[in-house]
Amino acid sequence: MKKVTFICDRSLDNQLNKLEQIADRSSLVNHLVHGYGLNSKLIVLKNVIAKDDEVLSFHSTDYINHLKDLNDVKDIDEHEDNEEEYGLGYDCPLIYGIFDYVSAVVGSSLTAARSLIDGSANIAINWYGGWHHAQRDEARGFCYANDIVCAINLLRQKFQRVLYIDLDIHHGDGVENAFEYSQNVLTFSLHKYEVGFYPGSGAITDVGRGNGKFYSVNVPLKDGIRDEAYTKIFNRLLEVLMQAFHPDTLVVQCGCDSLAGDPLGTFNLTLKGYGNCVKTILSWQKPTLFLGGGGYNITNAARCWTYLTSLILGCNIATDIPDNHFFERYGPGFDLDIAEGNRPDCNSEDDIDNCISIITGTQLICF
Ligand SMILES: CN(c1ccc(C(=O)NO)cc1)S(=O)(=O)c1ccc(-c2ccccn2)s1
Ligand SMILES: [Zn+2]
Repeated sequence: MKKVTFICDRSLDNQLNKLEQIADRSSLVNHLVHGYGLNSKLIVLKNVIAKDDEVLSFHSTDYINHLKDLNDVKDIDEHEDNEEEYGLGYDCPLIYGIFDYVSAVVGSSLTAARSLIDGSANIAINWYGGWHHAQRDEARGFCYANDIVCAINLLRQKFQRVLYIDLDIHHGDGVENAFEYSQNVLTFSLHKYEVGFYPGSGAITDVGRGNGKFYSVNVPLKDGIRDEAYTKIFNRLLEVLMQAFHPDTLVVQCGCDSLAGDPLGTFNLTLKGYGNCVKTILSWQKPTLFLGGGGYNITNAARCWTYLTSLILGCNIATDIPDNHFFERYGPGFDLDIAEGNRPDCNSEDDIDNCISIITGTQLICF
């Protein structure tokens, strides 16, 4: 019997609404999940705010104390510190109640992870989490704290080896950097890798350092990749990684800015592409934590994460969007599916095959 926990909490919705790029996103996800009746098959959990020491399992005391100092500051000009300090600036502007926000978002992924540790679930879902760019002492790329690293640190109290998978179009640099020297956490990121595209890291030659050499796996991709090629490279590499690394648990960042038509993305994936990856992950039947991340077409993010929730539950859901609080936002088609874009695929078959052979031929024989 599959036991699936799901974080759903109105106070978290309010916290995430502080980010202008994703306002209302978590509310749309939760209402669509509810509209399909999936909540009755989930173990729905309220959030538990992270304790300071849990956030400090990764972030520096200086950074967290800075966020505490700013918690009641409405406008950075009121504060003597330079806004640019600790990464609080253009893509991570000061938000009111910033420490409360960080404690809530980190808490959401820890609450989900705890259900895997105590055995009350074998799958945990937290679409509020997945903030993969935050560094130890710096906010980056809309990410103010790295809930993923904190959750992996907590999971390592029970699970020896953790495989981290990142499906977001942006390289999961914050998580990779945190475990760059570790053999116990293998990071596997598929992302766009092109000059000028954020964050600019994640080359195929980026394999980790020291004891962690070969435990960072990066799949650099170009614009326009479609479901079939993405599924091929994902399935081929995951098979080899699972056989070589034998993880005890999996953590999956499902940032859906790899979907066709995302305002900040340039890939051509549909729900089928994400679904193929999640089905392959589920087939290994390991305790797994699924997290959110990017995704700036708000209704498509709700479509994608609701669809993935249904896959995880093993439920078939209708392609007609059901009645829900935000129904009118899904017009004019009111369809669950997302159309494949017409952006040309710049990834040749040779590009894909070369990626696979380089990674399997040089990197994965070294475990
Ligand atoms: C910092 N950037 C990121 C960082 C992270 C992401 C992300 O989704 N990571 O997973 C996306 C863009 S960026 O340089 O591309 C942008 C900065 C600000 C952007 C923006 C775009 C539209 C509206 C408001 N802000 S994009
Ligand atoms: Zn992203």
